[in-house]
Amino acid sequence: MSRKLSGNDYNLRSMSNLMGERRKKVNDDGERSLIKAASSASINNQATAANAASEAANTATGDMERAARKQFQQDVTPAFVYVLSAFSALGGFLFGYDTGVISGAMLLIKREMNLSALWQEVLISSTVAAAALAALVGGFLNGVFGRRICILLASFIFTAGGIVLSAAPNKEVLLVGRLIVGLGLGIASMTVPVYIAEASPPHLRGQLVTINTLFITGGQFAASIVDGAFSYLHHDGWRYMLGLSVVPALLQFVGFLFLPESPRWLIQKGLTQKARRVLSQIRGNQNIDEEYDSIKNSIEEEEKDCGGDGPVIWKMLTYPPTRRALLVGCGLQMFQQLSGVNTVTYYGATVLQMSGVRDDKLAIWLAGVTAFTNFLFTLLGVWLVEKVGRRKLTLGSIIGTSMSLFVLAVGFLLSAQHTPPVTLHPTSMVNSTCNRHLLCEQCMLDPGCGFCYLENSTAVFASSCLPVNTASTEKSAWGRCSNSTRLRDHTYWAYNYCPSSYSWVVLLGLVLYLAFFAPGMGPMPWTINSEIYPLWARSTGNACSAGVNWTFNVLVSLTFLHVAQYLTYYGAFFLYSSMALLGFFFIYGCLPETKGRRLEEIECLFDTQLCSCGATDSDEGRQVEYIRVKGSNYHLSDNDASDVE
Ligand SMILES: O[C@H]1[C@H](O)[C@@H](O)[C@H](O)[C@@H](O)[C@H]1O
Repeated sequence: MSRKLSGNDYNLRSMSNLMGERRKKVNDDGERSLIKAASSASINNQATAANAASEAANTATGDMERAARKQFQQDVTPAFVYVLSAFSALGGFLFGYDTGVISGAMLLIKREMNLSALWQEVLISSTVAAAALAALVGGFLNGVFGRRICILLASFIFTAGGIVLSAAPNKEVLLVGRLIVGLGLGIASMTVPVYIAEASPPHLRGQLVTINTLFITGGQFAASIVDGAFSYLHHDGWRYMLGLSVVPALLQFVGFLFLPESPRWLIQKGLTQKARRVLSQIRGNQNIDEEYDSIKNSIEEEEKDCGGDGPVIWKMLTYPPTRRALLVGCGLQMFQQLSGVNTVTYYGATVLQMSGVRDDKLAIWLAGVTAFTNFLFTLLGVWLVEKVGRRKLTLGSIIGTSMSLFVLAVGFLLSAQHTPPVTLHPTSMVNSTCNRHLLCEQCMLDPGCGFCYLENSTAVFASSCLPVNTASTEKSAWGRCSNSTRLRDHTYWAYNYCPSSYSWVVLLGLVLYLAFFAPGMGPMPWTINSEIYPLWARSTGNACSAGVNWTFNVLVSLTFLHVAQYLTYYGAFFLYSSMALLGFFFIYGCLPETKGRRLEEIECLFDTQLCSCGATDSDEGRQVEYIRVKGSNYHLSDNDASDVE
């Protein structure tokens, strides 16, 4: 069933055509060292014996062929593919911006519209839930209308959503706007990585798709800056925060009016002439015959292989290689979210507050510090992905993630064990549940209460547990901490955290977490999913895995505060740490290396039983090259091209 191919499946005649072309090019510009080396070798050989000369010539020819083949794989990349990837990755930017901006916007909206806690939760999670649904529908749209139309549709939806949100007169319209944005998010999140992967040359694919996640974290960072800047505008500041997303959305829409459809999708739809044109446009008019033929043949073969009729998802589940790929793709997305990224980044500002930065106005900027760190380390991932490969990067990342979650949990545990007691129990609030808490830790875990205290250089004293102000968590409902003036004067209000001398351990855990998660577990699930399915299953596979990502995103973020209430913060982070460890074993057993392979070759990595993927480890770094000779596949080193037709 499967094609036993590895490396590059080019036929020899075209390989020598290619060599001819290259030779000409080299001679023309006289710059490439490849032929120069060979010719200088042959000049030197003139003086030696005829035998030695012919032997040297043979070696030189062999070297040349190998070098030419390598050069073919890594030919100079035309700028167009970068432009195309950057415009597509604006979808990632909007993903990050729209998911990130809401936390800052909500602080202002809830005051202005007097929102209950339920409405706040609904407005935040409705977008993610809509994204989960839209990602699934996006699979169908991608298959039928193509990647380009889907990206145009997503950017149109983002624009419409931004306009509705910024003009919303009430909370109901806000909800409609958030749902619209969610639809755009779902479609963009599954389409953009596929589009970039299908347009990229194999040696750059990982890097270019990973740039999409760099844009996600860039969008989250930009959102935190915008949140910070407009937080001073108490009236209508949120309208600017939410409305600004229209700018990148429009930019992407206009850009995509001029960008081409994915050549692979065109081939699949039988639009072969157009596909040729697009491929040569993307490859900067290099000779695309080889690439075009091999894509076309593989696509035809793939479709024959999977056989059967019925919906694509059914064919995927009944055909073992795609079933395994789907399991790996969805598993990666699930473990990405189960390792708690969105709670850690959301909690970042609080962690920094615990460490002693108490100015409330600063809190909103602190989220920016976390987002920036996430962005910086994702950049490291872009650099590493083609160097160390997807598998090693993901494995290293998830084990580091698990360990740093452990450090984070230990930090919270130490803080909980040394939590300050509640020393004052005002008689005027005997009926309040907050008055029952004897320790800061209990008080902090109760969403209705906060910790009010005085502090000198060595200790916390005169502390009470007070109900939080429903309009603003920045102060208590009444008492010492309800008065903003007094709050400046050695009286502190801690909501969601407790003063602790172990906050440095938590801070260390947070920094380690971002350093490990962002380069690998952040981007790799998206990158790998864009590669592991054959074309006929690619839209559906990515739709399912993106759907899993959004579903677990909403599950983890909605349950976080409850999990923390039942298991305490350290319990919650121990839980995420063990999830990440479980993820490590899953990835170790099931994820093969896809680096450097053409998309059409990747399916055969899933031919064998899932848990044997780890066995390919020993083959890593070994380049196995096959060429097709007289219709059969031979190992290059087996007969060194001597009986070539
Ligand atoms: O890959 C991304 C990214 O790393 C983000 O920081 C996170 O918020 C998303 O949920 C995730 O899918």
